[in-house]
Amino acid sequence: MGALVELPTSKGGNNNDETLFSLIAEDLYHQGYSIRVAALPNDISDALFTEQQSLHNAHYVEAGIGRGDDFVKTEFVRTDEICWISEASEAGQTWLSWTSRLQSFLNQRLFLGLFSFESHYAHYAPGAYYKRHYDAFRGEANRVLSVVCYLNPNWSASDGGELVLYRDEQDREGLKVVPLYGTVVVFLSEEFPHEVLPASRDRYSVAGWFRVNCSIDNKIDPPR
Ligand SMILES: O=C(O)CCC(=O)C(=O)O
Ligand SMILES: [Fe+2]
Repeated sequence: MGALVELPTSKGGNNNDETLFSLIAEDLYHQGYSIRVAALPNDISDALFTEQQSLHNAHYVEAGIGRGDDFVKTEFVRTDEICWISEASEAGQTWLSWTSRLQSFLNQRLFLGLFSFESHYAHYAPGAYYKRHYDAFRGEANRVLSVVCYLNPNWSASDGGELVLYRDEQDREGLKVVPLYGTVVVFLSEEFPHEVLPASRDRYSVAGWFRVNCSIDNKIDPPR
C-alpha cells in the first residue's frame, strides 16, 4: 500500500461517478480496500442483474484457477460457475464503460497504471464456495486491483455467502461482507487473501480485475 501515490483531484467526468470513485480512491489510499454498500448506480446493477438472470446454464463454465495452459478446475478450491462479460450486450457495454471510467479515475488519482480489465458473472449455487485465496501473487504483477459487485436482491444475514476479506496473511478473522444488491468491493489483488462462504440460496455477482501491462518480448499479456 505504501506504493500508492495520491494525486490531486481530477477535473471533468460525470459527477455521480466522481463522488463514488473519489470515495473508493480514498479508501484504497488509506486501507488498500473499499467496501461500499449499495453503491453501484442502479441502472448498471439492474442491467447486469437482468442479463445474469437471463443466462442459462449453457452460458456458464465451471470456474477454475490459473490461466492459459495452467488452467485447472479444482473443486477443492472453488465450486462456482462463471460467464465472461463482453461488450456484445448492452449490459456489458454499460458495465465496461463504468469500469473504464473507474480505471481512468484511479490512474489519475492514485497513479496505479491500470492497463486492462476483464470480468465475469459468477453464480454460486447453494453450498458453493471459494476457499481462501489471493487473486494475484506478488512478483507476478498482473492482476492489480480486484472489483466485485453483488446482484442479490433481498439478501439477509442468515443467507450466508459472505465474502471474507482478510487484512493480511496472518489474519484469521477477516471482515465479512454481505453480498447485498449493488454493494461494490474493490481491493489490491496482491494484498488481501479472501474467501467466499457457502450460502443457503443462489448467490450472484460480477467479479473483475484490472491488470497492469506486463508484456515481455513477443508474448502478449494479458491473455485470458
Ligand atoms: O464473489 C466474491 O465475493 C469474491 C469472488 C472471488 O474472490 C473471485 O472470483 O476471485
Ligand atoms: Fe478472489
